[in-house]
Amino acid sequence: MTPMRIALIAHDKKKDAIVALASEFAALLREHTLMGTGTTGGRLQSEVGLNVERLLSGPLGGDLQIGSRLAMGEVDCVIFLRDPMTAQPHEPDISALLRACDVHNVPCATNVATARFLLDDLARR
Ligand SMILES: O=C(CO)COP(=O)(O)O
Repeated sequence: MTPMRIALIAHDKKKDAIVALASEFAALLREHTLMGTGTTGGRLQSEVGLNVERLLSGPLGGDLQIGSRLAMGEVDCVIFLRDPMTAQPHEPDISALLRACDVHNVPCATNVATARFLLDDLARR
């Protein structure tokens, strides 16, 4: 199977959830090319042992970097565990990334339930 380029992102209150999810699917994720926003990527590296290319932290432009790559056809799938209960200073960047996913028809899971569907599907390929 050709490795997929997967972006992994989580807001602060969802970071434990993305670490737990990535731990559960670690064997699968290791077969793919991973990138993430700064803090999320750091936790996935240190706590799950995944090889993740770390971009800037979200509030400093990390979402935009991923959106830019995605627009260039360099991202195949996004797992972005958003915190719907906390206002984010970089909300426009978040909206831009989600819009880019829709513009380019790239699968984007914004909660754990959808992420599981996506990763389960990937595991069957
Ligand atoms: O803010 C984020 C996504 O909008 C995530 O950024 P960090 O992974 O650097 O916390």
